[in-house]
Order: sequence, then structure tokens, then C-alpha cells
Amino acid sequence: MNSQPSTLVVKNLCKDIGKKNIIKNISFELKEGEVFGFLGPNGSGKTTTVRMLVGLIKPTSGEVYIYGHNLQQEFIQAIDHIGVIVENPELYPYLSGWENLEQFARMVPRIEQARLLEVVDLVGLQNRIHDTVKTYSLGMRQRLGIAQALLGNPKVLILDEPTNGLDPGGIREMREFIRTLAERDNISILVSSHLLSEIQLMCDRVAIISKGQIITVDSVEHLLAEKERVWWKLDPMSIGKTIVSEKMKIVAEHEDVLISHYDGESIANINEKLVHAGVNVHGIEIKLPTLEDLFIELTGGETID
Ligand SMILES: Nc1ncnc2c1ncn2[C@@H]1O[C@H](COP(=O)(O)OP(=O)(O)OP(=O)(O)O)[C@@H](O)[C@H]1O
Repeated sequence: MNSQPSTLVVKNLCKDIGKKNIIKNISFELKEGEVFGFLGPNGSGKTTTVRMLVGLIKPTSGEVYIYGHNLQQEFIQAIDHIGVIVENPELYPYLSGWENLEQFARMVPRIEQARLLEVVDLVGLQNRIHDTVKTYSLGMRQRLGIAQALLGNPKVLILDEPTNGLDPGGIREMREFIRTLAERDNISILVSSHLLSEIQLMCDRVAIISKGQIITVDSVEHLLAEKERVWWKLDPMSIGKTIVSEKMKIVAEHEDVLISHYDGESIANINEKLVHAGVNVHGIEIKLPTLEDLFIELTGGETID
């Protein structure tokens, strides 16, 4: 973990709704200037967590600290440091981008004209800011939404599914933009998403959430490093599986491929046994898993886009 100070600290957060434990003892920290992915399938508890982080709903137990301020006990000081877009930004389509920002700035105390110019610059909308929002692409609208969220000069930005609905070019632009904000302006950004490829490309660290629980928090690099897997293409699979599993842990099984842990020494030996037992070995491949493969392993087969 980097040695930067923590901007957002989440400790043992729980949320019960009725008799259901929706969020179960979630803890993690965001560091200054990092992009942190909050990854989980639909219904895993991302939105409920995000809503607790920004004070929209109250946790059943646990604490949230934003720049050292306890969100429940020092709400105003804590919330002052956070900018958020939960779902899509609300914008007036018939006003210009600039007029939208002016409207929004009225609701935030102590915002000066100079700050409006700054945020327009930060999100790179200088050339189009005086055009009406209805002429903007979805990506530009998202950026204007982020400009609004940045008005109060937050140290932590929370973006719920920021690339939703964007085309591939827009997704790439948004990804680069988010990284720039973190690196250049030292803002911590929490990105909630159900899109693995997004998180993999954009985030420094990731928390994987499944059924209201955090399964792992780690750097993307570390999660994926040194975890080579062996892909076995065998026929018949059932006998093949018995032989492979004597030496290596099976982590996933699909119709025509078996995936096991990798230890370099046993491959030749297993191969020999397979051939001896009359199993056709159509392929043995050593691969690094994608975040998606790992996600399926970690959640015991839960599917994700
Ligand atoms: N007010 C509520 N009453 C009952 N159950 C709820 C309520 N809000 C959320 N849930 C349940 O809590 C779980 C987590 O929901 P949440 O919306 O946080 O998931 P999510 O990961 O954000 O999913 P999505 O990406 O679909 O929004 C779901 O099973 C949902 O049905």
C-alpha cells in the first residue's frame, strides 16, 4: 500500500434493512491521489455502501471518516471534502454548461466565479462551456457533472458507474480523465462499477464486493501477479479432472476447459498420468488470469459482465 495519507476511512460498516443484512462489516481506506475501484455484480451492495459514504443513508453500525472527520458526528466538516455523482448528473438541457454550473454553485456555500473557471479547465470543457447542454455528448455531460462535483474543491470524489452509457471512445476518454484528476490534482477517486475491464485499466487498487461483503482489497497489479493458472483441455474431462486434482487445486471448470493452480514441477508428471489413463490431452496452456477470472474464483462462480 502506498504511504500517502488516507482521505476516506471506512470501518466495520454494516447496514440492515428489515431483517436483511445488506452490508456486512465492510472496511477499506482510500489514499490521497489514488483511483480505487469498488467492484461487484448487480445487487452486491455498491450503491447502498456509496449512499452511506456520502451520508444519504445511515449505517446500522460502523464509521466513515473523511479527512479525519467522522461523518456522523461532524457531518458538515466531513461532507465538505467529498464530491459525488450517484447515478447520472442532473443537468438543465436548455441552459449552457456554464449556466448549469452557476445554478449549482448557488447551492454550495463560498463558491467564487474563479472556481467555476477552474473546474471548467479541470474537466477540459473550455471550448464548449457556453453551448447548451442538449448539444453535449454523454461524455461531455458526465464531465460537466464531475465539474459540478468538483466545485467545492473536494479531496475525495465518488463516482457511481461513471462510464455507464458511453461509447468506447467516451469510455476511454473518461478513464484517462479520471486518472489525470487523481494524478495531477491529487484527488482520491472511488469508482463503483460492475465492469471488470474498466476497473482493471483505471484503478490502482480494488475492493471486490459480493453479497454485501468485501472479499478482497488489493492493488490490481498484485491481484493479478504471480497467479498463473493452467488451462487443461481434456477428453474425457471427468477422468482428467480426477488426475489433475490429485496434484493441483482446481479453481474453475467450464464445459471444455479445466483451470487449476500452477506449479511448474507437476505438469509433466500429470501429463504422463493423463496419457497413461487414456485421456486425450488437447491442450495445456499457462495463462495469467484476468480480473474477471479471479472474480469468478473469489466469488465461487458468481457471474459478472
Ligand atoms: N431499501 C431496501 N429494502 C430492501 N432491500 C434493499 C433495499 N435497498 C437495497 N436492497 C437490497 O440490498 C442489496 C444490495 O443492493 P445495492 O443496490 O446496494 O446493490 P448494487 O451493488 O448497487 O447493485 P446495482 O448495481 O444493481 O445497483 C440488493 O439485494 C437489494 O435488493
